Amino acid sequence: MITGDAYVGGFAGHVATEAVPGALPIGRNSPQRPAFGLYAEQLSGTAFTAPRAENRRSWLYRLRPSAAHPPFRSYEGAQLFAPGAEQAPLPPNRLRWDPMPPDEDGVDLIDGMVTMLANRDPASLEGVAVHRYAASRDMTARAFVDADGELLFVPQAGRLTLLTELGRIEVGPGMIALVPRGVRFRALLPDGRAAGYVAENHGSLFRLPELGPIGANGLAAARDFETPVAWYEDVRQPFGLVQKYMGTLWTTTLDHSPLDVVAWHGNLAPWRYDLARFNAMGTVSFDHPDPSIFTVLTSPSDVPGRANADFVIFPPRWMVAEDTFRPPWFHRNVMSEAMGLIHGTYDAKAEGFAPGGLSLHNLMAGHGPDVASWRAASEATLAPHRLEGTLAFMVESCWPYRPTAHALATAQPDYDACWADFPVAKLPG
Ligand SMILES: O=C(O)Cc1cc(O)ccc1O
Ligand SMILES: [Fe+2]
Repeated sequence: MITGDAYVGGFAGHVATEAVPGALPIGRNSPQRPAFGLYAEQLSGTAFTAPRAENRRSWLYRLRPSAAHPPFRSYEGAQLFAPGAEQAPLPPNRLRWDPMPPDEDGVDLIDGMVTMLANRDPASLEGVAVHRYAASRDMTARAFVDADGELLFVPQAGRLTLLTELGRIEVGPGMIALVPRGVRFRALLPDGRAAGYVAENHGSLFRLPELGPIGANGLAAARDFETPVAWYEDVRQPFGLVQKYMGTLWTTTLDHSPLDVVAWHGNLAPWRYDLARFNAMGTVSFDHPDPSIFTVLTSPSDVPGRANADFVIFPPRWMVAEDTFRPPWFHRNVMSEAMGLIHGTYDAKAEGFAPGGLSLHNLMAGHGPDVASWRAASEATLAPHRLEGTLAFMVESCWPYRPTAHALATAQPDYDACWADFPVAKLPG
């Protein structure tokens, strides 16, 4: 178990940390001879010239330069991870998936990854992909690196220990963790198995949303994000490195672990966040607010107010709205919605949306409560009511998602049926 003082609080703040005293240069980034013969390396998260408020980079002091590696060759494992773009016409259908079956093959996190939804081309530096994973083996002598985007982990069952170049993170269901683009890591499974979701953000970096009239406080607080302190391993044995690069997987073999960063400083770093810390806002009068009120993180697009990706949660909370249909309303959205369920029941879907499941409501797809949820909420006595034991999330994107061939082949056959059989409204006369 990784404990308290292994993390520093704050979101995208400047951190300076060394696993060995004296490893971090003082007052400069790239001294002629870094301490102990370490190698200085800059890792950029934004263009060098990005405005200061946007600019993200860290300086890493490592046992060997990360440039020291043989060529990458095509990776033949993880057949369902990054399978390439689906070219067929995109059906306008609503789709839903059961949870992944538990892993029976003893695969690690990388070989246990299954890409479900993707939009845009990673080379366009925008869009988001949604993957799921089910794994039951530690990554021992291999690491992974994603050149296509930052990875937002949303565990659904079982903890993950993410051993990253910049430190160690432990995360479990109810928490999220982010590994920046280009940061190498390997994952251990302290509970023996793990399943969950990953949102891979090709676009502008996730950040906290504007709060507007909410004020200076509320939703996710910067201080609750936890960045690990420096940690390294000096492993001198063959070590696989799998890379996701422009939508496909590549591999090479190093003669050492690439997790050899002894000290680092900067504002580009992995972090974890406990979703229980999210300060949910809601109506205290009437009507169901737009789900943007639950935005944890946003990746803006080039169009103001239109997110490349919003990560939104539906946490336990009080429902007090008067004369209101309290669950999500019927709607057609110009944005595209991918949803997952971490635990409990989602208040718009009485049946068929299980923890570990996934649903897709793309641009303009009519959706909302299923018949059972609609009937129950229409007839309910509206006393203050606490939604308890539930945690759903949405990755909402301005780009319609393309399900992968695997996703199309494994969708529930009868999702539309949950919106059949609504009684027709009866007009007077
Ligand atoms: O479709 C969904 O269930 C997600 C959602 C939730 C909500 O409270 C309002 C709008 C919305 O799209
Ligand atoms: Fe929706």
